[in-house]
Amino acid sequence: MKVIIAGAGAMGSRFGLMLHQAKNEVILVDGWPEHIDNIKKDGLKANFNGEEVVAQIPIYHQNEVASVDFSADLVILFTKAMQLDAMMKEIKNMVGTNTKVLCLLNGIGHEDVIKKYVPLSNIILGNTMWTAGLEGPGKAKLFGNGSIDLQNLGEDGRDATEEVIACLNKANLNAKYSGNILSSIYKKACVNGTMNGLCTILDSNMAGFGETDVADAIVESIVSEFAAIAKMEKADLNIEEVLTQIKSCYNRETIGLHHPSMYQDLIINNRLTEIDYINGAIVRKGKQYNIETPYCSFLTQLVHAKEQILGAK
Ligand SMILES: NC(=O)C1=CN([C@@H]2O[C@H](COP(=O)(O)OP(=O)(O)OC[C@H]3O[C@@H](n4cnc5c(N)ncnc54)[C@H](OP(=O)(O)O)[C@@H]3O)[C@@H](O)[C@H]2O)C=CC1
Ligand SMILES: CC(C)(CO)C(=O)C(=O)O
Repeated sequence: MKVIIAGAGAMGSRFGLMLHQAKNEVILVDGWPEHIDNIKKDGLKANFNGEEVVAQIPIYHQNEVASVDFSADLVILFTKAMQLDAMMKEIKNMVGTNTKVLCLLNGIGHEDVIKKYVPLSNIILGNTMWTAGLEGPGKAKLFGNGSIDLQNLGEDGRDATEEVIACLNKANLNAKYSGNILSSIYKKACVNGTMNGLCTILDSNMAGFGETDVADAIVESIVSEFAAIAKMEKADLNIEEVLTQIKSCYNRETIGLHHPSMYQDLIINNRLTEIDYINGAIVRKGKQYNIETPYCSFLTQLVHAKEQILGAK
Protein backbone atom coordinates (compact mmCIF):
# COMPACT_ATOMS: atom_id res chain seq x y z
CA MET A 1 0.00 0.00 0.00
CA LYS A 2 0.98 3.65 -0.40
CA VAL A 3 0.94 5.00 3.13
CA ILE A 4 1.37 8.50 4.59
CA ILE A 5 2.26 8.73 8.25
CA ALA A 6 0.95 12.13 9.30
CA GLY A 7 2.80 12.93 12.52
CA ALA A 8 6.09 11.08 12.47
CA GLY A 9 7.12 11.40 16.11
CA ALA A 10 7.69 8.34 18.27
CA MET A 11 4.61 6.34 17.23
CA GLY A 12 4.64 7.56 13.63
CA SER A 13 8.28 6.44 13.39
CA ARG A 14 7.40 2.98 14.73
CA PHE A 15 4.52 2.50 12.30
CA GLY A 16 6.46 4.07 9.42
CA LEU A 17 9.44 1.80 10.03
CA MET A 18 7.44 -1.42 10.40
CA LEU A 19 5.29 -0.69 7.34
CA HIS A 20 8.42 0.21 5.33
CA GLN A 21 10.10 -3.04 6.40
CA ALA A 22 7.00 -4.91 5.16
CA LYS A 23 7.60 -3.36 1.69
CA ASN A 24 4.86 -0.75 1.69
CA GLU A 25 5.61 2.57 0.00
CA VAL A 26 5.72 4.89 3.01
CA ILE A 27 6.22 8.63 3.35
CA LEU A 28 6.47 10.53 6.63
CA VAL A 29 5.02 13.99 7.23
CA ASP A 30 5.92 16.01 10.32
CA GLY A 31 6.40 19.52 11.63
CA TRP A 32 9.64 19.33 13.64
CA PRO A 33 12.46 20.75 11.46
CA GLU A 34 15.42 19.13 13.29
CA HIS A 35 13.77 15.70 13.20
CA ILE A 36 12.96 16.08 9.48
CA ASP A 37 16.50 17.27 8.63
CA ASN A 38 18.11 14.35 10.49
CA ILE A 39 15.89 11.76 8.75
CA LYS A 40 16.47 13.38 5.35
CA LYS A 41 20.26 13.37 5.92
CA ASP A 42 20.88 10.07 7.72
CA GLY A 43 17.63 8.07 7.43
CA LEU A 44 15.23 7.18 10.25
CA LYS A 45 17.30 5.57 12.99
CA ALA A 46 15.85 3.29 15.64
CA ASN A 47 16.84 1.09 18.50
CA PHE A 48 14.38 -1.63 17.52
CA ASN A 49 14.15 -4.24 20.30
CA GLY A 50 17.86 -3.77 20.99
CA GLU A 51 19.00 -3.79 17.35
CA GLU A 52 20.23 -0.56 15.71
CA VAL A 53 18.39 -0.09 12.40
CA VAL A 54 18.38 2.68 9.79
CA ALA A 55 15.66 3.07 7.17
CA GLN A 56 15.66 5.46 4.23
CA ILE A 57 12.08 6.73 4.27
CA PRO A 58 11.11 9.98 2.53
CA ILE A 59 10.03 12.68 4.97
CA TYR A 60 8.43 16.06 4.30
CA HIS A 61 7.62 19.06 6.42
CA GLN A 62 3.85 19.40 6.66
CA ASN A 63 4.02 22.89 5.16
CA GLU A 64 5.68 21.55 1.96
CA VAL A 65 3.31 18.63 1.20
CA ALA A 66 0.83 20.67 -0.86
CA SER A 67 3.18 20.19 -3.83
CA VAL A 68 4.06 16.50 -3.21
CA ASP A 69 2.57 14.09 -5.75
CA PHE A 70 1.65 10.94 -3.79
CA SER A 71 -1.82 9.46 -4.06
CA ALA A 72 -2.05 7.53 -0.81
CA ASP A 73 -4.20 4.45 -0.18
CA LEU A 74 -3.93 5.05 3.54
CA VAL A 75 -3.11 7.95 5.86
CA ILE A 76 -2.27 7.06 9.45
CA LEU A 77 -2.72 9.98 11.83
CA PHE A 78 -0.22 10.11 14.70
CA THR A 79 0.04 13.77 15.66
CA LYS A 80 -0.58 14.97 19.18
CA ALA A 81 -4.28 15.76 19.70
CA MET A 82 -3.72 19.53 19.68
CA GLN A 83 -1.86 19.31 16.32
CA LEU A 84 -4.50 17.25 14.49
CA ASP A 85 -6.53 20.03 12.91
CA ALA A 86 -3.47 21.82 11.51
CA MET A 87 -2.11 18.55 10.09
CA MET A 88 -5.46 17.68 8.44
CA LYS A 89 -5.53 21.11 6.81
CA GLU A 90 -1.99 20.75 5.50
CA ILE A 91 -2.30 17.22 4.07
CA LYS A 92 -5.77 17.68 2.57
CA ASN A 93 -4.41 17.75 -1.03
CA MET A 94 -2.90 14.29 -0.49
CA VAL A 95 -6.18 12.77 0.68
CA GLY A 96 -7.96 11.56 -2.47
CA THR A 97 -11.52 10.31 -2.84
CA ASN A 98 -10.39 6.71 -2.14
CA THR A 99 -7.83 7.42 0.56
CA LYS A 100 -8.66 5.79 3.88
CA VAL A 101 -7.73 7.82 6.95
CA LEU A 102 -6.92 5.88 10.11
CA CYS A 103 -6.76 7.81 13.40
CA LEU A 104 -4.72 6.18 16.19
CA LEU A 105 -4.24 9.13 18.53
CA ASN A 106 -4.95 8.72 22.22
CA GLY A 107 -7.97 10.58 23.53
CA ILE A 108 -11.66 11.02 22.84
CA GLY A 109 -13.55 12.77 20.03
CA HIS A 110 -10.94 13.12 17.23
CA GLU A 111 -13.55 12.09 14.63
CA ASP A 112 -15.14 15.53 15.04
CA VAL A 113 -11.97 17.12 13.62
CA ILE A 114 -11.38 14.52 10.88
CA LYS A 115 -14.97 14.72 9.62
CA LYS A 116 -14.34 18.34 8.60
CA TYR A 117 -11.84 17.12 5.97
CA VAL A 118 -12.71 13.49 5.10
CA PRO A 119 -16.04 11.84 4.18
CA LEU A 120 -17.35 9.47 6.85
CA SER A 121 -17.02 6.52 4.46
CA ASN A 122 -13.21 6.95 4.41
CA ILE A 123 -12.62 7.37 8.14
CA ILE A 124 -11.32 4.48 10.25
CA LEU A 125 -11.08 4.97 14.01
CA GLY A 126 -8.74 2.97 16.15
CA ASN A 127 -6.48 2.81 19.15
CA THR A 128 -3.27 1.06 19.91
CA MET A 129 -1.37 -0.54 22.79
CA TRP A 130 1.97 -0.24 20.92
CA THR A 131 4.45 2.10 22.58
CA ALA A 132 7.36 4.21 21.33
CA GLY A 133 9.76 6.92 22.40
CA LEU A 134 12.26 9.26 20.74
CA GLU A 135 15.89 9.31 21.89
CA GLY A 136 16.32 12.56 19.98
CA PRO A 137 15.43 14.07 16.59
CA GLY A 138 15.59 11.33 13.94
CA LYS A 139 16.08 8.45 16.40
CA ALA A 140 13.31 6.28 17.85
CA LYS A 141 13.43 3.78 20.70
CA LEU A 142 11.05 0.90 20.04
CA PHE A 143 10.60 -2.06 22.30
CA GLY A 144 7.85 -4.46 23.42
CA ASN A 145 4.72 -5.61 21.67
CA GLY A 146 1.33 -4.11 21.06
CA SER A 147 -1.97 -4.38 19.26
CA ILE A 148 -4.44 -2.25 17.33
CA ASP A 149 -8.25 -2.22 17.36
CA LEU A 150 -10.02 -0.48 14.49
CA GLN A 151 -13.37 0.01 12.82
CA ASN A 152 -14.71 2.04 9.89
CA LEU A 153 -17.02 4.92 10.80
CA GLY A 154 -19.09 4.67 7.60
CA GLU A 155 -21.51 1.75 7.44
CA ASP A 156 -20.17 0.09 4.29
CA GLY A 157 -16.45 0.49 4.84
CA ARG A 158 -15.77 -2.99 6.29
CA ASP A 159 -14.03 -4.47 3.19
CA ALA A 160 -11.61 -1.58 2.89
CA THR A 161 -10.95 -1.75 6.64
CA GLU A 162 -10.11 -5.45 6.34
CA GLU A 163 -7.55 -4.54 3.62
CA VAL A 164 -5.99 -2.04 6.02
CA ILE A 165 -5.93 -4.69 8.75
CA ALA A 166 -4.20 -7.13 6.37
CA CYS A 167 -1.59 -4.49 5.51
CA LEU A 168 -0.92 -3.74 9.20
CA ASN A 169 -0.69 -7.44 10.05
CA LYS A 170 1.80 -8.09 7.25
CA ALA A 171 3.96 -5.58 9.13
CA ASN A 172 3.39 -7.54 12.39
CA LEU A 173 1.38 -4.71 13.89
CA ASN A 174 -1.23 -7.07 15.32
CA ALA A 175 -4.44 -5.36 14.19
CA LYS A 176 -7.98 -6.61 14.62
CA TYR A 177 -11.46 -5.47 13.68
CA SER A 178 -13.48 -4.05 16.56
CA GLY A 179 -17.25 -4.46 16.58
CA ASN A 180 -17.59 -1.46 18.88
CA ILE A 181 -14.71 0.96 18.46
CA LEU A 182 -16.27 3.58 20.74
CA SER A 183 -16.11 1.14 23.66
CA SER A 184 -12.59 0.23 22.68
CA ILE A 185 -11.60 3.94 22.56
CA TYR A 186 -13.09 4.49 26.03
CA LYS A 187 -11.27 1.40 27.28
CA LYS A 188 -7.96 2.73 25.97
CA ALA A 189 -8.85 6.20 27.32
CA CYS A 190 -9.10 4.58 30.78
CA VAL A 191 -5.52 3.33 30.36
CA ASN A 192 -4.34 6.80 29.36
CA GLY A 193 -6.63 8.51 31.88
CA THR A 194 -4.82 6.66 34.66
CA MET A 195 -1.28 5.82 33.49
CA ASN A 196 -0.47 9.01 31.61
CA GLY A 197 -1.43 11.69 34.13
CA LEU A 198 -0.46 9.67 37.21
CA CYS A 199 3.00 8.65 35.98
CA THR A 200 3.60 12.25 34.88
CA ILE A 201 2.65 13.74 38.25
CA LEU A 202 4.32 10.98 40.28
CA ASP A 203 7.48 10.92 38.10
CA SER A 204 7.25 7.18 37.56
CA ASN A 205 7.08 4.54 34.86
CA MET A 206 3.99 2.32 34.76
CA ALA A 207 5.54 -0.57 36.72
CA GLY A 208 6.71 1.78 39.47
CA PHE A 209 3.23 3.22 39.95
CA GLY A 210 1.49 -0.17 39.65
CA GLU A 211 3.64 -1.65 42.41
CA THR A 212 2.49 0.90 45.02
CA ASP A 213 -0.17 -0.22 47.50
CA VAL A 214 -2.53 2.61 46.54
CA ALA A 215 -2.49 1.96 42.79
CA ASP A 216 -5.70 -0.10 42.74
CA ALA A 217 -7.74 2.42 44.73
CA ILE A 218 -6.62 5.40 42.61
CA VAL A 219 -7.17 3.57 39.33
CA GLU A 220 -10.63 2.32 40.32
CA SER A 221 -11.80 5.83 41.28
CA ILE A 222 -10.70 7.30 37.94
CA VAL A 223 -12.06 4.39 35.88
CA SER A 224 -15.48 4.70 37.54
CA GLU A 225 -15.76 8.26 36.15
CA PHE A 226 -14.79 7.16 32.62
CA ALA A 227 -17.32 4.31 32.86
CA ALA A 228 -20.16 6.64 33.91
CA ILE A 229 -19.54 8.88 30.88
CA ALA A 230 -19.03 5.93 28.50
CA LYS A 231 -22.42 4.60 29.55
CA MET A 232 -24.08 7.89 28.60
CA GLU A 233 -22.38 7.64 25.19
CA LYS A 234 -23.60 4.08 24.62
CA ALA A 235 -20.05 2.76 24.90
CA ASP A 236 -20.55 0.55 27.94
CA LEU A 237 -17.35 -0.65 29.57
CA ASN A 238 -16.62 -3.96 31.25
CA ILE A 239 -14.82 -2.60 34.32
CA GLU A 240 -13.04 -5.90 35.09
CA GLU A 241 -11.65 -6.00 31.54
CA VAL A 242 -10.55 -2.37 31.78
CA LEU A 243 -8.76 -2.96 35.11
CA THR A 244 -7.06 -6.05 33.68
CA GLN A 245 -5.81 -4.04 30.71
CA ILE A 246 -4.49 -1.30 32.99
CA LYS A 247 -2.75 -3.84 35.24
CA SER A 248 -1.12 -5.43 32.18
CA CYS A 249 0.76 -2.11 31.79
CA TYR A 250 2.61 -2.75 35.09
CA ASN A 251 4.42 -5.81 33.73
CA ARG A 252 8.17 -5.11 33.65
CA GLU A 253 8.66 -7.84 31.02
CA THR A 254 6.34 -6.13 28.52
CA ILE A 255 5.61 -2.37 28.72
CA GLY A 256 5.94 -1.67 32.47
CA LEU A 257 9.24 0.20 32.03
CA HIS A 258 7.65 2.54 29.47
CA HIS A 259 7.11 6.15 30.50
CA PRO A 260 3.71 7.07 29.05
CA SER A 261 3.70 9.54 26.17
CA MET A 262 2.45 12.32 28.50
CA TYR A 263 5.51 11.84 30.71
CA GLN A 264 7.72 11.99 27.63
CA ASP A 265 6.01 15.21 26.56
CA LEU A 266 6.11 17.12 29.83
CA ILE A 267 8.93 15.68 31.92
CA ILE A 268 11.41 14.81 29.18
CA ASN A 269 10.57 17.33 26.43
CA ASN A 270 8.93 20.19 28.39
CA ARG A 271 5.97 20.20 26.01
CA LEU A 272 2.27 20.72 26.70
CA THR A 273 0.26 17.53 27.21
CA GLU A 274 -2.90 15.90 25.84
CA ILE A 275 -4.61 15.92 29.26
CA ASP A 276 -7.54 18.04 27.95
CA TYR A 277 -8.35 15.30 25.38
CA ILE A 278 -8.28 12.50 27.98
CA ASN A 279 -9.30 13.29 31.61
CA GLY A 280 -10.29 16.83 30.56
CA ALA A 281 -12.72 15.38 27.99
CA ILE A 282 -14.38 13.38 30.78
CA VAL A 283 -14.75 16.54 32.88
CA ARG A 284 -16.39 18.41 29.96
CA LYS A 285 -18.74 15.52 29.21
CA GLY A 286 -19.51 15.19 32.94
CA LYS A 287 -20.76 18.79 32.95
CA GLN A 288 -22.87 18.04 29.88
CA TYR A 289 -24.44 14.93 31.49
CA ASN A 290 -24.55 16.30 35.04
CA ILE A 291 -22.14 13.65 36.33
CA GLU A 292 -19.54 14.47 39.01
CA THR A 293 -15.94 13.80 37.89
CA PRO A 294 -13.75 14.99 40.80
CA TYR A 295 -10.83 12.61 40.18
CA CYS A 296 -10.50 13.48 36.49
CA SER A 297 -10.92 17.15 37.31
CA PHE A 298 -8.19 17.08 39.98
CA LEU A 299 -5.76 15.14 37.79
CA THR A 300 -6.36 17.53 34.87
CA GLN A 301 -5.67 20.50 37.16
CA LEU A 302 -2.52 18.89 38.58
CA VAL A 303 -1.13 18.26 35.10
CA HIS A 304 -1.91 21.83 34.03
CA ALA A 305 -0.25 23.13 37.20
CA LYS A 306 2.85 21.06 36.41
CA GLU A 307 2.86 22.34 32.79
CA GLN A 308 2.85 25.90 34.15
CA ILE A 309 5.49 25.26 36.85
CA LEU A 310 7.79 23.76 34.22
CA GLY A 311 6.99 26.45 31.64
CA ALA A 312 6.00 23.82 29.06
CA LYS A 313 5.42 24.99 25.46
N1 LIG B 1 4.38 7.31 22.59
C1 LIG B 1 3.60 6.28 22.89
O1 LIG B 1 4.06 5.26 23.44
C2 LIG B 1 2.15 6.27 22.52
C3 LIG B 1 1.54 7.41 21.99
N2 LIG B 1 0.23 7.36 21.58
C4 LIG B 1 -0.44 8.52 20.98
O2 LIG B 1 0.06 8.70 19.67
C5 LIG B 1 0.00 10.10 19.31
C6 LIG B 1 1.41 10.54 18.88
O3 LIG B 1 2.25 10.45 20.05
P1 LIG B 1 3.83 10.32 20.02
O4 LIG B 1 4.26 9.58 18.82
O5 LIG B 1 4.24 9.87 21.36
O6 LIG B 1 4.21 11.85 19.82
P2 LIG B 1 5.63 12.59 19.70
O7 LIG B 1 5.69 13.65 20.73
O8 LIG B 1 6.75 11.65 19.63
O9 LIG B 1 5.44 13.25 18.29
C7 LIG B 1 4.34 14.08 17.96
C8 LIG B 1 4.83 15.36 17.31
O10 LIG B 1 5.38 16.22 18.29
C9 LIG B 1 6.50 16.97 17.74
N3 LIG B 1 7.66 16.71 18.60
C10 LIG B 1 7.89 15.57 19.28
N4 LIG B 1 8.98 15.68 20.07
C11 LIG B 1 9.41 16.96 19.91
C12 LIG B 1 10.47 17.71 20.48
N5 LIG B 1 11.33 17.17 21.37
N6 LIG B 1 10.62 18.98 20.10
C13 LIG B 1 9.77 19.54 19.22
N7 LIG B 1 8.74 18.88 18.64
C14 LIG B 1 8.57 17.61 18.96
C15 LIG B 1 6.57 16.57 16.34
O11 LIG B 1 5.72 17.41 15.56
P3 LIG B 1 5.60 19.01 15.58
O12 LIG B 1 6.94 19.59 15.43
O13 LIG B 1 4.66 19.33 14.46
O14 LIG B 1 5.02 19.46 16.91
C16 LIG B 1 5.92 15.18 16.33
O15 LIG B 1 5.33 14.85 15.12
C17 LIG B 1 -0.52 10.83 20.55
O16 LIG B 1 -1.91 10.98 20.48
C18 LIG B 1 -0.17 9.86 21.69
O17 LIG B 1 -0.99 10.04 22.82
C19 LIG B 1 -0.49 6.19 21.62
C20 LIG B 1 0.07 5.05 22.15
C21 LIG B 1 1.41 5.04 22.71
C1 LIG C 1 1.58 3.05 26.52
C2 LIG C 1 0.32 3.73 26.91
C3 LIG C 1 -0.78 2.70 26.88
C4 LIG C 1 0.43 4.21 28.35
O1 LIG C 1 -0.71 4.81 28.79
C5 LIG C 1 0.06 4.89 26.01
O2 LIG C 1 -0.89 4.91 25.26
C6 LIG C 1 0.91 6.11 26.07
O3 LIG C 1 2.10 6.04 26.41
O4 LIG C 1 0.37 7.17 25.74
